[in-house]
Amino acid sequence: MPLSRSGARIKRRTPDAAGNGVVFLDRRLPLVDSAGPLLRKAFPDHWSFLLGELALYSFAVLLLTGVYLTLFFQPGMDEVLYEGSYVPLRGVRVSAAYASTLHVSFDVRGGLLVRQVHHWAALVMVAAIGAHMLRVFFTGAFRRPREVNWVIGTTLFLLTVLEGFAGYSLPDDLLSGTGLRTALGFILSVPVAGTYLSMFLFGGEFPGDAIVSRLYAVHILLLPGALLAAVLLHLQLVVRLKHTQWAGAGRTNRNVVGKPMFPQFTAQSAGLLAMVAGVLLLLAAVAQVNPVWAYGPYRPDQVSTGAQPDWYLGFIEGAMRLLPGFETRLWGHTVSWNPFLPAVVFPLVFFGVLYAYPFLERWITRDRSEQHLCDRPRDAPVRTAVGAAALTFYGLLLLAGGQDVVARLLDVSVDRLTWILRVLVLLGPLAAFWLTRRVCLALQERDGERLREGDETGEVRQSVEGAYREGHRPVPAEERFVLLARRPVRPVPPPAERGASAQQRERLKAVLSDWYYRDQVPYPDESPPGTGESRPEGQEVSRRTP
Ligand code: HEM
Ligand code: HEM
Repeated sequence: MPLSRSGARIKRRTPDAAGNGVVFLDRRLPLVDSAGPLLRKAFPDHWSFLLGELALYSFAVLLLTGVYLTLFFQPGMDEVLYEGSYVPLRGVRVSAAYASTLHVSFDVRGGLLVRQVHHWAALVMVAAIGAHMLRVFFTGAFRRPREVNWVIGTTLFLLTVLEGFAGYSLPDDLLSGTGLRTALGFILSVPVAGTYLSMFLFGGEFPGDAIVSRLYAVHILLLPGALLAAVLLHLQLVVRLKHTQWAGAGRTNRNVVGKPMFPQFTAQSAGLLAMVAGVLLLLAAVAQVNPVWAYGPYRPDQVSTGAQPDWYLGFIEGAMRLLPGFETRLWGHTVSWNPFLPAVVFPLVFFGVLYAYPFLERWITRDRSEQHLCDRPRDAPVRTAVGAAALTFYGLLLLAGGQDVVARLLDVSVDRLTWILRVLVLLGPLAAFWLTRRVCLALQERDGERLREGDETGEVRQSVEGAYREGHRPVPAEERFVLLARRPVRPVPPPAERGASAQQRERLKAVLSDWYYRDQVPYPDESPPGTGESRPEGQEVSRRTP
């Protein structure tokens, strides 16, 4: 051991194994420095911000289980004699795709479990996307500068639904074949191009022998690739634009306060991943999904009762069941309005409105400023009411998608239930709009009252004159800040004197903006929230660049 000048022994510090490992890695993979700012990024802490991650982790599970399924699944439609262990179907001629799905389910170790995890993960992923989208919508997190990320999100939604439909069609069982037959009806209903399009997609007359292998390529290559690229872009934008946050003391439009990405947020997020995987495994182990052996192989001349698509396509099915069937002859072509309107036009309009919504709202409100604070839904009553109306419409269509099952459960005739649902689908959204707007205004009224008079203490005092008075205490400062964080109303002013058409457009904008903004109960002392910043313990603060 070396000695110091004074003769004392010097003990050298030997770097520990982990430190050595980091240095070794950093020399060869110099990403640690550039990852530094990312690792310190603040991620606001709120349960509703976990919904996007729920979608992300279901997607990760789908990728993993999907790869396992590709090891055994065969996408061919050529006929084979089924010889596997599922006795009731032994000796039956089925397609190679169907036989391999039975093989995965009954003869591959863990195959049925993985297939069920895959299917459950698909159902959960679409539900998580829906909930995440609603969170973004109701909090106004799509406003500037996140409009493009909303557009990418809507694309993710569309791609996932298509991916789910392609997967559902792969096993070539009676249910998936019926789904394909229904899709054929949609395609054929497209005027002029429908027949050519169907011939092109199915490679000839339905069902042909090409569709499963084509959908297989789409399902395991094209769509997952597109999804993966879009998810990465989506997340990159979340990081670059920084996350929105709920207003609070120290949390303003100019900063973002939250857990640092590493280690706190990473640990929390890894926990969520483990929970998602665990719950999906549990579901797959105890709850049967898509028992294709019970449905039997697809035969074009058969269909079973109670056949349903996966839940996320139920609203299109519902729209078809509610619209009466009628046709028109136009220029020598027959236009079959059902399914053309509910299954082709309606989804196009639905996604068109979704894509356009941030720009539509911006056009109406003329709000060009950057918004990084989440709106409380009550503070944007018209937006919240529009969302509630859309949800009611969607929910009723979904219910209509299973109207035969509901009719059996409630013991009413399918015809009567269809008529009731037709009326509800028209009136329900209007009622939901009206009710939600009233509830938002009532909640604003209550907030205003709290700000003016404070919270009730529950004590009643009698003055010397004999009058009774309720006791009140001021709203706590933190809550006061949250209540006052809403944006001040700025309706578009009426048009200035200009050309007739320009003036008409301006007037329309002014009317719409007044309609959008009118619903704000004034609060006392409504001034923009202060920008005083504090840094709560264990939290990271990132400043937003203007
Ligand atoms: C968002 C992503 C995905 C969704 C929503 C999805 C959805 C589905 C659904 C609903 C099924 C029918 C399952 C069943 O038979 O019950 C399926 C089957 C299948 N998926 Fe996916 N999937 C996705 C990604 C993937 C990926 C990335 C792969 C492969 C790399 C894959 C490979 C397969 C295979 C091979 C089957 C047929 C196996 C079978 O049905 O037994 N999937 N998928
Ligand atoms: C595969 C589907 C999707 C995945 C994996 C995904 C993932 C995420 C994640 C992890 C976040 C950050 C955490 C959070 O706010 O929840 C996020 C934020 C965001 N997502 Fe998605 N998302 C998906 C679909 C969508 C859809 C359908 C939309 C809207 C139509 C959307 C719009 C947004 C927006 C605007 C943000 C930023 C929100 C903010 O800063 O507050 N995403 N997404």
